Amino acid sequence: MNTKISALIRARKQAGFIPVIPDIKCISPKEGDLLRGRDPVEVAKLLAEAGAPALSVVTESKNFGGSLELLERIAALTKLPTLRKDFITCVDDLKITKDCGAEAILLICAAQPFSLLIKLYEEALKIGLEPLVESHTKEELILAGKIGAKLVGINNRNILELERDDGTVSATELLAKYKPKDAILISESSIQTPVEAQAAIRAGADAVLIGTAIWQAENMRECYLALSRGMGDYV
Ligand SMILES: O=C(O)c1ccccc1NCC(=O)[C@H](O)[C@H](O)COP(=O)(O)O
Repeated sequence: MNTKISALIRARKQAGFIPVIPDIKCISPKEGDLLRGRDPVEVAKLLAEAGAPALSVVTESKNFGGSLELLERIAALTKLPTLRKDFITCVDDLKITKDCGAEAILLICAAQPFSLLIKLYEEALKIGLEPLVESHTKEELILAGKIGAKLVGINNRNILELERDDGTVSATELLAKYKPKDAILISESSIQTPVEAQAAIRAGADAVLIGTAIWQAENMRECYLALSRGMGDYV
């Protein structure tokens, strides 16, 4: 599957939906166990069928309970592109990601020096991985623009605090205007309700990436659909 996440986000938007990328995350450092006995691969399947344009899979194990095996299993079951979310620090990580069947990789502006970020960005493109360049400040968004990033994230929480902070969608509202020109913008983390998803889109995001709210919903499919429509009871 070679379709880029950015193209699928555009298509979902044109179809009149808020593009919601579900985050397959086993543990939240803030909320604890999210699986509660469920199989994350089955959940990924359910959310793909509900209309997700792509699937995000957290592979970091120590704090988020993820694994490369999980990424591999999800990439094998779906035709959708999968995004690997982890702390990527070397070129070998990119090759491993590609070998797992992922199409996209998260690169965090704050996680390494600029020179390494550029190297990872260019190497990712070279081996056919779509890089999502993640920022949390105005300066990092400007950095993403300097790299030439076409797919950019604003993490509403601080990933360097392992997302234990009380970030809100107001980070996207504050920062979206600094996104690189023509880039597709994804608002990530701390989005709980259809109203907040809508607020992120109104602020200039093209898509939202949501984990906890979907995992904690009584009915994951209904929650996903309500977020995609920007309306519903999941408040
Ligand atoms: O986003 C990162 O930089 C990251 C890096 C390594 C491991 C996990 C990482 N983020 C976790 C997430 O992406 C969040 O789970 C995601 O944004 C969803 O957030 P929420 O809806 O608040 O669960």
